[in-house]
Amino acid sequence: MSSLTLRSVTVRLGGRAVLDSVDLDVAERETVCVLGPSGSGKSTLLRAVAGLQEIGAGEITLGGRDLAGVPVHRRGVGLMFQDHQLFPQRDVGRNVAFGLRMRGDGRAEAERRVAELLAMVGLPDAQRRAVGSLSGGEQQRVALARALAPSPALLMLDEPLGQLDRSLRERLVVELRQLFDELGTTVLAVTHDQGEAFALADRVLVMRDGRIAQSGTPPEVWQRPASAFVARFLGFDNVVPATVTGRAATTPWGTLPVPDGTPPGPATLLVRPAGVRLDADDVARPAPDDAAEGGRGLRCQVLARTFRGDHVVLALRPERGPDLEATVPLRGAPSPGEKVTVSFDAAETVRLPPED
Ligand SMILES: Nc1ncnc2c1ncn2[C@@H]1O[C@H](COP(=O)(O)OP(=O)(O)OP(=O)(O)O)[C@@H](O)[C@H]1O
Repeated sequence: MSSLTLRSVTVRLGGRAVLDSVDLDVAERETVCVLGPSGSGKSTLLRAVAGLQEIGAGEITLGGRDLAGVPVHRRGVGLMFQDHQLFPQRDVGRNVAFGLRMRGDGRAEAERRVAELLAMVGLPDAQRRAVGSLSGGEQQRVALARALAPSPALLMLDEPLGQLDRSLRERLVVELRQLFDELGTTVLAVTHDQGEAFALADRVLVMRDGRIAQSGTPPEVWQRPASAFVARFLGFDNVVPATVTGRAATTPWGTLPVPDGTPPGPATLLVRPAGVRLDADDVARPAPDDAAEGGRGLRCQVLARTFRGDHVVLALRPERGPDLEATVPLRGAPSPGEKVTVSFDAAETVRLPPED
């Protein structure tokens, strides 16, 4: 059963549709992360579900209940939003107890629940601490405990770890994921950080101009972006117009191999950086432009190389076509200015629909 459903939800602001007839189902216990460029409507989506943003058309239901006209505090949603930060003048315990006291829980009951939640987020016995004495990561944990306190049917997070440094974020993402699994909470989260979304989510939504450009599990979206837009948004730059014929595609880089069964016709081709292989023999050979040869022989100049832990990303300027990105092992990675020849791996090549 779907916990949260949106049907044709539209929000118009400043004369344009910031959410444009959005349909969405979030299953019970599912964690959905919303990604998309700045201004694509992510926060508006969350605000509409929370009741902080009125919708112009459509329907939102939570646990089967229509939320039209239901005020924020009666929606059964827990919010961890950047503009809903902690009350600095209250101690940790009173921050976490806020929603419980609001709904009329007795003092003893609220205290018991606060203790339980603080233990759960890894801050046992922090009730009397001043909010100002906590680190950024600890404050995020308190904000999470506060959002979870009333056992919401839906927990919504807007850039939950946005202010924290990378290593702390990476650790907290793992903890959050475990916590949501244990609690069986349904979660809708917005984040700018793809790594965070892919690590946290059961399903990722990519938004574009108020619409959902793609919805899928992290591996589905990563391996098969639905469009050139999604591919570029995920950081793939090797995206070109192409015409597929049989097991080959004509592209600005020459003729490239494509996987068996790739539908023919006009398309956009994505070659993942791992699919751009440096030929062992770096001596520039004539480029035969032969698909059976894997498009072997595209000569390139190395523009830049960036170390990424266990591999190197090369920016390449080919003799024809747009610049290419390749990932290669650390050992023997060429330096800027060097000439290399590359071939393409069909297994790392994805056909996308032609661009509009
Ligand atoms: N009150 C408003 N009046 C007019 N336009 C608005 C209003 N609030 C938001 N917008 C516009 O709606 C669009 C979507 O905003 P929203 O905050 O949902 O985007 P977002 O995807 O969350 O962006 P970001 O990643 O930058 O937070 C933006 O273009 C924004 O400028």
